[in-house]
Amino acid sequence: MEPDARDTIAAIATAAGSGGVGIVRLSGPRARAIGEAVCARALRPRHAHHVRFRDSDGGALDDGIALLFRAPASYTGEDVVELQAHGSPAVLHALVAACVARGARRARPGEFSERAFLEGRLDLAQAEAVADLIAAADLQAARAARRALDGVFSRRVEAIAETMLAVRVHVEAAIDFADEPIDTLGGAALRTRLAALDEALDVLLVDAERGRRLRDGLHAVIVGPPNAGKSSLLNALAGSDRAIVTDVAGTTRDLLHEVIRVDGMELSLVDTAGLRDGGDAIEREGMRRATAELERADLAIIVLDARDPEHGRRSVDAAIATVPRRLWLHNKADLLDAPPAPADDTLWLSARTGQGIEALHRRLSELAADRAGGEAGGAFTARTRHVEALREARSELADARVHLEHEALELAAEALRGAHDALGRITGRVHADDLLGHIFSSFCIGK
Ligand SMILES: Nc1nc2c(c(=O)[nH]1)N(C=O)[C@@H](CNc1ccc(C(=O)N[C@@H](CCC(=O)O)C(=O)O)cc1)CN2
Ligand SMILES: Nc1nc2c(ncn2[C@@H]2O[C@H](COP(=O)(O)OP(=O)(O)OP(=O)(O)O)[C@@H](O)[C@H]2O)c(=O)[nH]1
Ligand SMILES: [Mg+2]
Repeated sequence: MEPDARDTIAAIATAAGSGGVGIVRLSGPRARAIGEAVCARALRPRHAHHVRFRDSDGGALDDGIALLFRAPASYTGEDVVELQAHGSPAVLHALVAACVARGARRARPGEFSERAFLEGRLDLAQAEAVADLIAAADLQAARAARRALDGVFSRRVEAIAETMLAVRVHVEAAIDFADEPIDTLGGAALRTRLAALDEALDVLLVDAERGRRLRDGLHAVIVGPPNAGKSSLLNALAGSDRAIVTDVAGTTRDLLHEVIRVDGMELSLVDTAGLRDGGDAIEREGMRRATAELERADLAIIVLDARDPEHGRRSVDAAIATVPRRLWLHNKADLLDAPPAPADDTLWLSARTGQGIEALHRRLSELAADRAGGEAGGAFTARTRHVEALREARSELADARVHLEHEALELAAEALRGAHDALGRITGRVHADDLLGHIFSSFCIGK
Protein backbone atom coordinates (compact mmCIF):
# COMPACT_ATOMS: atom_id res chain seq x y z
CA MET A 1 0.00 0.00 0.00
CA GLU A 2 1.21 3.54 -0.72
CA PRO A 3 1.87 5.45 2.50
CA ASP A 4 -0.74 8.12 1.76
CA ALA A 5 -3.34 5.47 0.97
CA ARG A 6 -2.98 4.22 4.55
CA ASP A 7 -5.46 5.00 7.24
CA THR A 8 -4.60 6.35 10.67
CA ILE A 9 -4.57 3.93 13.57
CA ALA A 10 -5.07 4.48 17.29
CA ALA A 11 -4.55 2.29 20.34
CA ILE A 12 -3.64 2.31 23.99
CA ALA A 13 0.13 1.72 24.04
CA THR A 14 0.48 1.08 27.75
CA ALA A 15 -0.41 -2.14 29.59
CA ALA A 16 -3.99 -3.03 30.45
CA GLY A 17 -5.13 -1.88 33.88
CA SER A 18 -4.61 1.28 35.89
CA GLY A 19 -1.24 2.98 36.02
CA GLY A 20 0.32 6.29 36.85
CA VAL A 21 0.30 7.37 33.24
CA GLY A 22 -1.29 5.76 30.19
CA ILE A 23 -0.51 6.49 26.54
CA VAL A 24 -2.76 6.50 23.51
CA ARG A 25 -0.82 6.48 20.28
CA LEU A 26 -1.88 7.56 16.80
CA SER A 27 0.01 6.77 13.61
CA GLY A 28 -0.76 7.63 10.01
CA PRO A 29 -1.32 10.52 7.63
CA ARG A 30 -4.14 12.02 9.73
CA ALA A 31 -2.47 11.51 13.13
CA ARG A 32 -1.56 15.18 13.42
CA ALA A 33 -5.03 16.47 12.46
CA ILE A 34 -6.78 14.01 14.77
CA GLY A 35 -4.35 14.66 17.62
CA GLU A 36 -4.74 18.42 17.25
CA ALA A 37 -8.53 18.05 17.26
CA VAL A 38 -8.41 15.99 20.47
CA CYS A 39 -6.06 18.55 22.08
CA ALA A 40 -7.94 21.53 20.58
CA ARG A 41 -4.65 23.19 19.63
CA ALA A 42 -1.80 23.02 17.17
CA LEU A 43 1.08 20.69 18.09
CA ARG A 44 4.70 21.56 17.49
CA PRO A 45 6.84 18.56 16.46
CA ARG A 46 8.88 17.04 19.30
CA HIS A 47 7.53 19.46 21.84
CA ALA A 48 5.84 18.43 25.08
CA HIS A 49 2.52 20.27 25.33
CA HIS A 50 0.46 20.26 28.51
CA VAL A 51 -3.08 20.12 27.17
CA ARG A 52 -6.67 19.18 27.92
CA PHE A 53 -7.94 16.19 25.91
CA ARG A 54 -11.48 16.63 24.52
CA ASP A 55 -14.04 14.10 23.38
CA SER A 56 -15.86 14.71 20.07
CA ASP A 57 -18.44 16.99 21.77
CA GLY A 58 -15.68 19.18 23.15
CA GLY A 59 -16.09 17.83 26.69
CA ALA A 60 -12.89 17.62 28.76
CA LEU A 61 -11.66 14.03 29.26
CA ASP A 62 -8.42 14.62 31.12
CA ASP A 63 -5.35 16.79 31.07
CA GLY A 64 -2.02 15.37 29.97
CA ILE A 65 0.99 15.65 27.69
CA ALA A 66 0.74 15.55 23.90
CA LEU A 67 3.66 14.83 21.59
CA LEU A 68 3.88 15.02 17.83
CA PHE A 69 6.54 13.22 15.78
CA ARG A 70 6.58 14.12 12.10
CA ALA A 71 7.26 11.44 9.48
CA PRO A 72 9.70 9.91 8.93
CA ALA A 73 11.35 10.61 12.31
CA SER A 74 9.02 8.52 14.44
CA TYR A 75 8.73 4.95 15.67
CA THR A 76 6.53 3.92 12.74
CA GLY A 77 8.05 6.28 10.19
CA GLU A 78 4.62 7.91 9.79
CA ASP A 79 3.28 10.96 11.61
CA VAL A 80 2.79 9.86 15.22
CA VAL A 81 0.94 11.58 18.06
CA GLU A 82 1.11 10.45 21.65
CA LEU A 83 -1.55 11.42 24.14
CA GLN A 84 -0.17 10.80 27.62
CA ALA A 85 -3.03 10.84 30.10
CA HIS A 86 -3.64 9.63 33.63
CA GLY A 87 -3.50 5.85 33.50
CA SER A 88 -7.19 5.16 33.96
CA PRO A 89 -8.57 2.50 31.62
CA ALA A 90 -11.85 4.45 31.38
CA VAL A 91 -10.06 7.64 30.32
CA LEU A 92 -7.78 5.81 27.89
CA HIS A 93 -10.66 3.98 26.21
CA ALA A 94 -12.54 7.27 25.91
CA LEU A 95 -9.43 8.85 24.36
CA VAL A 96 -9.26 6.12 21.74
CA ALA A 97 -12.98 6.60 21.08
CA ALA A 98 -12.35 10.36 20.71
CA CYS A 99 -9.70 9.58 18.07
CA VAL A 100 -12.01 7.10 16.31
CA ALA A 101 -14.81 9.69 16.27
CA ARG A 102 -12.40 11.98 14.40
CA GLY A 103 -11.52 9.38 11.77
CA ALA A 104 -8.93 7.03 13.27
CA ARG A 105 -9.28 3.25 13.17
CA ARG A 106 -8.54 0.98 16.15
CA ALA A 107 -5.17 -0.68 15.53
CA ARG A 108 -4.80 -4.43 15.20
CA PRO A 109 -2.24 -6.22 17.39
CA GLY A 110 1.27 -5.38 16.26
CA GLU A 111 0.12 -2.85 13.69
CA PHE A 112 2.44 -0.02 14.84
CA SER A 113 5.46 -2.28 14.52
CA GLU A 114 4.11 -3.67 11.25
CA ARG A 115 4.06 -0.12 9.91
CA ALA A 116 7.59 0.46 11.19
CA PHE A 117 8.53 -2.64 9.16
CA LEU A 118 6.61 -1.55 6.05
CA GLU A 119 8.21 1.91 6.29
CA GLY A 120 11.64 0.27 6.45
CA ARG A 121 12.35 1.50 10.01
CA LEU A 122 12.85 -2.06 11.23
CA ASP A 123 13.39 -5.31 9.40
CA LEU A 124 11.27 -8.33 10.24
CA ALA A 125 13.69 -9.89 12.72
CA GLN A 126 14.00 -6.53 14.49
CA ALA A 127 10.23 -6.11 14.64
CA GLU A 128 9.97 -9.59 16.13
CA ALA A 129 12.63 -8.56 18.64
CA VAL A 130 10.35 -5.73 19.78
CA ALA A 131 7.72 -8.30 20.75
CA ASP A 132 10.38 -10.53 22.31
CA LEU A 133 11.73 -7.63 24.34
CA ILE A 134 8.28 -6.83 25.68
CA ALA A 135 7.69 -10.49 26.53
CA ALA A 136 11.16 -11.14 27.99
CA ALA A 137 10.83 -12.92 31.33
CA ASP A 138 14.25 -12.04 32.69
CA LEU A 139 16.96 -9.44 32.14
CA GLN A 140 19.13 -11.87 30.20
CA ALA A 141 16.37 -12.45 27.67
CA ALA A 142 15.60 -8.72 27.58
CA ARG A 143 19.26 -7.84 26.84
CA ALA A 144 19.39 -10.41 24.09
CA ALA A 145 16.14 -9.13 22.55
CA ARG A 146 17.57 -5.62 22.74
CA ARG A 147 20.58 -6.78 20.69
CA ALA A 148 18.32 -8.36 18.09
CA LEU A 149 16.34 -5.10 17.99
CA ASP A 150 19.61 -3.24 17.42
CA GLY A 151 20.18 -5.43 14.38
CA VAL A 152 22.94 -7.70 15.69
CA PHE A 153 21.23 -10.79 14.24
CA SER A 154 19.96 -9.10 11.08
CA ARG A 155 23.38 -7.74 10.14
CA ARG A 156 24.89 -11.20 10.28
CA VAL A 157 22.09 -12.60 8.15
CA GLU A 158 22.49 -9.75 5.66
CA ALA A 159 26.26 -10.22 5.44
CA ILE A 160 25.79 -13.87 4.53
CA ALA A 161 22.98 -13.00 2.11
CA GLU A 162 25.24 -10.50 0.37
CA THR A 163 27.98 -13.04 -0.23
CA MET A 164 25.30 -15.49 -1.33
CA LEU A 165 24.11 -12.97 -3.90
CA ALA A 166 27.64 -12.49 -5.25
CA VAL A 167 28.00 -16.25 -5.58
CA ARG A 168 24.65 -16.48 -7.37
CA VAL A 169 25.73 -13.82 -9.83
CA HIS A 170 28.94 -15.76 -10.47
CA VAL A 171 27.07 -19.03 -11.09
CA GLU A 172 24.41 -17.37 -13.27
CA ALA A 173 27.19 -15.81 -15.34
CA ALA A 174 28.90 -19.17 -15.69
CA ILE A 175 25.64 -20.65 -17.05
CA ASP A 176 25.91 -18.21 -19.94
CA PHE A 177 29.26 -19.78 -20.81
CA ALA A 178 27.94 -23.30 -20.50
CA ASP A 179 30.52 -24.73 -22.92
CA GLU A 180 33.39 -23.80 -20.66
CA PRO A 181 34.34 -26.00 -17.72
CA ILE A 182 33.66 -24.26 -14.42
CA ASP A 183 37.32 -24.27 -13.49
CA THR A 184 38.17 -21.86 -16.27
CA LEU A 185 35.39 -19.62 -14.91
CA GLY A 186 36.83 -19.07 -11.46
CA GLY A 187 35.60 -22.37 -10.07
CA ALA A 188 38.28 -22.55 -7.40
CA ALA A 189 37.40 -19.11 -6.01
CA LEU A 190 33.74 -20.10 -6.09
CA ARG A 191 34.41 -23.23 -4.08
CA THR A 192 36.33 -21.25 -1.48
CA ARG A 193 33.50 -18.79 -1.13
CA LEU A 194 30.91 -21.53 -0.79
CA ALA A 195 32.96 -23.22 1.91
CA ALA A 196 33.23 -19.91 3.78
CA LEU A 197 29.48 -19.39 3.46
CA ASP A 198 28.84 -22.83 4.84
CA GLU A 199 31.07 -22.10 7.81
CA ALA A 200 29.43 -18.72 8.49
CA LEU A 201 25.95 -20.27 8.30
CA ASP A 202 26.97 -22.98 10.75
CA VAL A 203 28.25 -20.47 13.28
CA LEU A 204 25.16 -18.30 12.91
CA LEU A 205 22.89 -21.32 13.30
CA VAL A 206 24.51 -22.22 16.62
CA ASP A 207 24.04 -18.63 17.84
CA ALA A 208 20.44 -18.53 16.63
CA GLU A 209 19.66 -21.80 18.42
CA ARG A 210 21.07 -20.27 21.57
CA GLY A 211 18.92 -17.22 20.85
CA ARG A 212 15.86 -19.41 20.58
CA ARG A 213 16.58 -20.89 24.01
CA LEU A 214 16.95 -17.37 25.39
CA ARG A 215 13.56 -16.46 24.04
CA ASP A 216 11.65 -19.67 24.63
CA GLY A 217 13.42 -21.06 27.68
CA LEU A 218 14.52 -24.67 27.99
CA HIS A 219 12.64 -27.79 27.05
CA ALA A 220 13.36 -30.62 29.46
CA VAL A 221 12.26 -34.24 29.19
CA ILE A 222 12.12 -36.46 32.28
CA VAL A 223 13.23 -39.99 31.42
CA GLY A 224 14.24 -43.16 33.19
CA PRO A 225 13.20 -46.72 33.88
CA PRO A 226 9.64 -47.45 35.06
CA ASN A 227 8.85 -46.77 38.71
CA ALA A 228 11.98 -44.65 39.32
CA GLY A 229 9.82 -41.71 40.39
CA LYS A 230 9.65 -39.56 37.22
CA SER A 231 6.03 -38.57 37.74
CA SER A 232 6.67 -37.95 41.43
CA LEU A 233 9.51 -35.62 40.43
CA LEU A 234 7.28 -33.72 37.98
CA ASN A 235 4.75 -33.25 40.77
CA ALA A 236 7.43 -32.10 43.19
CA LEU A 237 8.73 -29.52 40.71
CA ALA A 238 5.28 -28.35 39.64
CA GLY A 239 4.11 -28.21 43.23
CA SER A 240 0.90 -30.09 42.43
CA ASP A 241 -0.46 -33.58 41.88
CA ARG A 242 -0.27 -33.16 38.14
CA ALA A 243 0.74 -36.70 37.26
CA ILE A 244 -0.66 -40.03 38.43
CA VAL A 245 1.78 -41.79 40.75
CA THR A 246 1.40 -45.45 41.68
CA ASP A 247 3.75 -48.26 42.63
CA VAL A 248 2.82 -50.08 39.41
CA ALA A 249 5.71 -49.99 36.92
CA GLY A 250 4.34 -48.58 33.67
CA THR A 251 1.86 -46.10 35.18
CA THR A 252 2.62 -43.21 32.83
CA ARG A 253 1.89 -43.88 29.17
CA ASP A 254 1.23 -40.57 27.50
CA LEU A 255 3.39 -37.45 27.57
CA LEU A 256 2.48 -35.00 30.30
CA HIS A 257 3.49 -31.34 29.87
CA GLU A 258 3.99 -28.82 32.63
CA VAL A 259 5.70 -25.42 32.59
CA ILE A 260 7.56 -24.04 35.58
CA ARG A 261 9.55 -20.83 36.03
CA VAL A 262 13.18 -20.90 37.04
CA ASP A 263 14.46 -17.40 37.82
CA GLY A 264 12.00 -16.02 35.30
CA MET A 265 12.96 -18.48 32.57
CA GLU A 266 10.29 -20.84 31.31
CA LEU A 267 11.29 -24.45 31.81
CA SER A 268 8.90 -26.78 30.07
CA LEU A 269 8.88 -30.24 31.57
CA VAL A 270 7.60 -33.40 29.98
CA ASP A 271 6.98 -36.55 31.99
CA THR A 272 7.31 -39.72 29.95
CA ALA A 273 6.61 -43.44 30.07
CA GLY A 274 9.38 -45.44 31.75
CA LEU A 275 11.83 -47.00 29.30
CA ARG A 276 12.19 -50.77 29.37
CA ASP A 277 12.18 -53.74 27.01
CA GLY A 278 8.74 -55.16 26.34
CA GLY A 279 5.54 -53.76 27.82
CA ASP A 280 2.06 -53.84 26.30
CA ALA A 281 1.12 -52.00 23.11
CA ILE A 282 0.08 -48.84 25.01
CA GLU A 283 3.29 -48.74 27.00
CA ARG A 284 5.39 -49.30 23.89
CA GLU A 285 3.63 -46.41 22.16
CA GLY A 286 4.36 -44.34 25.28
CA MET A 287 8.06 -45.19 25.02
CA ARG A 288 8.05 -44.31 21.34
CA ARG A 289 6.63 -40.88 22.20
CA ALA A 290 9.19 -40.44 24.96
CA THR A 291 12.03 -41.14 22.54
CA ALA A 292 10.57 -38.76 19.93
CA GLU A 293 10.21 -36.04 22.56
CA LEU A 294 13.88 -36.41 23.46
CA GLU A 295 14.81 -35.42 19.91
CA ARG A 296 13.68 -31.85 20.54
CA ALA A 297 14.88 -31.65 24.14
CA ASP A 298 17.44 -29.12 25.38
CA LEU A 299 17.83 -31.04 28.59
CA ALA A 300 17.29 -34.66 29.67
CA ILE A 301 16.43 -35.05 33.35
CA ILE A 302 17.25 -38.68 34.03
CA VAL A 303 15.59 -40.25 37.05
CA LEU A 304 17.10 -43.47 38.40
CA ASP A 305 16.37 -45.45 41.54
CA ALA A 306 19.14 -44.53 43.99
CA ARG A 307 19.16 -48.09 45.36
CA ASP A 308 19.98 -49.55 41.94
CA PRO A 309 21.08 -46.79 39.57
CA GLU A 310 22.43 -49.27 37.00
CA HIS A 311 18.96 -50.68 36.50
CA GLY A 312 17.60 -49.56 33.13
CA ARG A 313 20.71 -47.56 32.25
CA ARG A 314 21.16 -49.16 28.85
CA SER A 315 17.78 -48.07 27.43
CA VAL A 316 18.25 -44.61 28.95
CA ASP A 317 21.72 -44.14 27.46
CA ALA A 318 20.44 -45.05 24.02
CA ALA A 319 17.45 -42.72 24.28
CA ILE A 320 19.35 -39.61 25.40
CA ALA A 321 22.20 -39.90 22.91
CA THR A 322 21.19 -36.75 20.99
CA VAL A 323 20.26 -34.52 23.95
CA PRO A 324 22.79 -31.72 24.51
CA ARG A 325 22.46 -31.45 28.33
CA ARG A 326 21.85 -34.09 30.96
CA LEU A 327 21.02 -33.99 34.62
CA TRP A 328 21.30 -37.28 36.51
CA LEU A 329 19.02 -37.72 39.50
CA HIS A 330 19.19 -40.62 41.92
CA ASN A 331 15.71 -40.61 43.40
CA LYS A 332 14.35 -42.36 46.52
CA ALA A 333 17.46 -41.33 48.46
CA ASP A 334 15.27 -41.54 51.56
CA LEU A 335 15.51 -45.33 51.23
CA LEU A 336 19.32 -45.38 51.36
CA ASP A 337 21.04 -46.22 54.62
CA ALA A 338 23.84 -43.69 54.22
CA PRO A 339 23.65 -40.52 52.09
CA PRO A 340 26.26 -40.80 49.32
CA ALA A 341 28.98 -38.21 48.73
CA PRO A 342 27.82 -35.48 46.36
CA ALA A 343 29.08 -35.71 42.77
CA ASP A 344 29.32 -33.11 40.03
CA ASP A 345 26.64 -34.06 37.60
CA THR A 346 24.56 -36.31 39.86
CA LEU A 347 22.10 -35.29 42.54
CA TRP A 348 20.63 -37.54 45.20
CA LEU A 349 17.14 -36.61 46.21
CA SER A 350 13.74 -37.81 47.24
CA ALA A 351 10.66 -36.72 45.35
CA ARG A 352 8.65 -38.15 48.23
CA THR A 353 10.24 -36.34 51.21
CA GLY A 354 11.50 -33.34 49.28
CA GLN A 355 15.09 -33.79 50.41
CA GLY A 356 17.50 -32.58 47.73
CA ILE A 357 14.80 -30.73 45.78
CA GLU A 358 16.31 -27.39 46.87
CA ALA A 359 19.68 -28.46 45.38
CA LEU A 360 17.87 -29.47 42.19
CA HIS A 361 16.33 -25.99 41.96
CA ARG A 362 19.79 -24.47 42.35
CA ARG A 363 21.12 -26.69 39.57
CA LEU A 364 18.21 -25.67 37.31
CA SER A 365 18.97 -22.00 38.08
CA GLU A 366 22.53 -22.53 36.89
CA LEU A 367 21.27 -24.14 33.70
CA ALA A 368 18.90 -21.19 33.15
CA ALA A 369 21.79 -18.76 33.58
CA ASP A 370 24.04 -20.83 31.28
CA ARG A 371 21.58 -21.23 28.47
CA ALA A 372 22.98 -18.30 26.53
CA GLY A 373 26.47 -19.73 26.84
CA GLY A 374 27.42 -16.90 29.17
CA GLU A 375 26.71 -13.20 28.77
CA ALA A 376 30.05 -12.42 27.12
CA GLY A 377 29.12 -13.42 23.60
CA GLY A 378 26.69 -10.64 22.69
CA ALA A 379 23.84 -13.13 22.47
CA PHE A 380 20.66 -12.15 20.63
CA THR A 381 17.17 -13.67 20.71
CA ALA A 382 15.89 -15.68 17.78
CA ARG A 383 12.80 -17.68 16.97
CA THR A 384 12.13 -21.19 15.74
CA ARG A 385 11.17 -19.62 12.40
CA HIS A 386 14.67 -18.15 12.09
CA VAL A 387 16.42 -21.36 13.09
CA GLU A 388 14.41 -23.28 10.51
CA ALA A 389 15.23 -20.76 7.79
CA LEU A 390 18.94 -21.03 8.60
CA ARG A 391 18.76 -24.83 8.46
CA GLU A 392 17.03 -24.63 5.11
CA ALA A 393 19.65 -22.22 3.81
CA ARG A 394 22.39 -24.56 4.96
CA SER A 395 20.86 -27.59 3.32
CA GLU A 396 20.24 -25.74 0.03
CA LEU A 397 23.83 -24.54 0.13
CA ALA A 398 25.05 -28.10 0.63
CA ASP A 399 23.00 -29.15 -2.41
CA ALA A 400 24.48 -26.30 -4.43
CA ARG A 401 28.00 -27.44 -3.61
CA VAL A 402 27.26 -30.99 -4.74
CA HIS A 403 25.69 -29.75 -8.00
CA LEU A 404 28.70 -27.57 -8.63
CA GLU A 405 31.07 -30.51 -8.25
CA HIS A 406 29.05 -32.24 -10.97
CA GLU A 407 29.12 -29.12 -13.16
CA ALA A 408 25.32 -29.02 -12.91
CA LEU A 409 25.27 -25.23 -12.94
CA GLU A 410 21.54 -24.76 -13.39
CA LEU A 411 20.77 -26.98 -10.43
CA ALA A 412 23.42 -25.21 -8.38
CA ALA A 413 21.88 -21.84 -9.26
CA GLU A 414 18.46 -23.09 -8.26
CA ALA A 415 19.69 -24.36 -4.89
CA LEU A 416 21.52 -21.08 -4.25
CA ARG A 417 18.35 -19.17 -4.98
CA GLY A 418 16.59 -21.35 -2.40
CA ALA A 419 19.28 -20.64 0.16
CA HIS A 420 19.17 -16.92 -0.56
CA ASP A 421 15.37 -16.82 -0.25
CA ALA A 422 15.48 -18.68 3.06
CA LEU A 423 17.83 -16.00 4.43
CA GLY A 424 15.64 -13.26 3.00
CA ARG A 425 12.66 -14.56 4.91
CA ILE A 426 14.44 -13.94 8.21
CA THR A 427 14.78 -10.20 7.69
CA GLY A 428 11.64 -9.98 5.56
CA ARG A 429 13.34 -9.02 2.32
CA VAL A 430 11.48 -11.96 0.89
CA HIS A 431 8.08 -12.34 2.43
CA ALA A 432 4.56 -13.57 1.87
CA ASP A 433 1.72 -11.50 3.30
CA ASP A 434 0.42 -14.41 5.35
CA LEU A 435 3.83 -14.61 7.05
CA LEU A 436 3.49 -10.96 8.12
CA GLY A 437 -0.06 -11.52 9.34
CA HIS A 438 1.07 -14.52 11.31
CA ILE A 439 3.96 -12.68 12.96
CA PHE A 440 2.32 -9.37 13.83
CA SER A 441 -0.97 -10.82 15.04
CA SER A 442 0.90 -12.34 17.99
CA PHE A 443 1.94 -8.87 19.26
CA CYS A 444 -0.08 -6.95 21.81
CA ILE A 445 -2.43 -4.22 20.65
CA GLY A 446 -0.75 -0.82 20.70
CA LYS A 447 2.71 -2.12 19.77
N1 LIG B 1 6.71 7.63 24.89
C1 LIG B 1 7.25 6.62 24.22
N2 LIG B 1 8.24 5.89 24.76
C2 LIG B 1 8.77 4.83 24.06
C3 LIG B 1 8.31 4.49 22.78
C4 LIG B 1 7.26 5.29 22.22
O1 LIG B 1 6.78 5.05 21.11
N3 LIG B 1 6.77 6.33 22.97
N4 LIG B 1 8.88 3.42 22.11
C5 LIG B 1 8.25 2.71 21.09
O2 LIG B 1 8.53 1.57 20.81
C6 LIG B 1 10.18 2.90 22.54
C7 LIG B 1 11.26 3.76 21.98
N5 LIG B 1 11.34 3.59 20.58
C8 LIG B 1 11.35 4.62 19.69
C9 LIG B 1 11.97 4.42 18.48
C10 LIG B 1 12.09 5.44 17.59
C11 LIG B 1 11.55 6.68 17.88
C12 LIG B 1 11.75 7.82 16.94
O3 LIG B 1 11.10 8.85 17.05
N6 LIG B 1 12.67 7.71 16.02
C13 LIG B 1 13.01 8.74 15.09
C14 LIG B 1 13.81 9.84 15.74
C15 LIG B 1 15.16 9.40 16.19
C16 LIG B 1 15.75 10.30 17.25
O4 LIG B 1 15.43 11.48 17.31
O5 LIG B 1 16.57 9.78 18.02
C17 LIG B 1 13.80 8.12 13.96
O6 LIG B 1 14.24 6.99 14.12
O7 LIG B 1 13.92 8.77 12.94
C18 LIG B 1 10.87 6.86 19.07
C19 LIG B 1 10.77 5.82 19.98
C20 LIG B 1 10.22 2.88 24.04
N7 LIG B 1 9.76 4.12 24.64
N1 LIG C 1 10.44 -43.85 49.05
C1 LIG C 1 10.27 -43.16 47.96
N2 LIG C 1 9.34 -43.55 47.05
C2 LIG C 1 9.19 -42.82 45.94
C3 LIG C 1 9.95 -41.67 45.69
N3 LIG C 1 9.57 -41.16 44.49
C4 LIG C 1 8.60 -41.96 44.03
N4 LIG C 1 8.36 -42.97 44.90
C5 LIG C 1 7.39 -44.05 44.75
O1 LIG C 1 7.76 -44.85 43.64
C6 LIG C 1 6.61 -45.32 42.95
C7 LIG C 1 6.69 -44.93 41.50
O2 LIG C 1 6.63 -43.52 41.39
P1 LIG C 1 6.22 -42.80 40.05
O3 LIG C 1 6.45 -41.35 40.24
O4 LIG C 1 4.88 -43.24 39.59
O5 LIG C 1 7.33 -43.41 39.08
P2 LIG C 1 7.49 -43.24 37.50
O6 LIG C 1 8.93 -43.20 37.22
O7 LIG C 1 6.68 -42.11 37.02
O8 LIG C 1 6.90 -44.62 36.98
P3 LIG C 1 6.25 -44.99 35.55
O9 LIG C 1 5.29 -43.90 35.18
O10 LIG C 1 5.60 -46.27 35.80
O11 LIG C 1 7.38 -45.09 34.60
C8 LIG C 1 5.42 -44.72 43.68
O12 LIG C 1 4.93 -45.66 44.60
C9 LIG C 1 6.01 -43.53 44.41
O13 LIG C 1 5.28 -43.17 45.56
C10 LIG C 1 10.92 -41.29 46.66
O14 LIG C 1 11.65 -40.31 46.52
N5 LIG C 1 11.04 -42.08 47.76
MG1 LIG D 1 5.13 -42.01 35.72
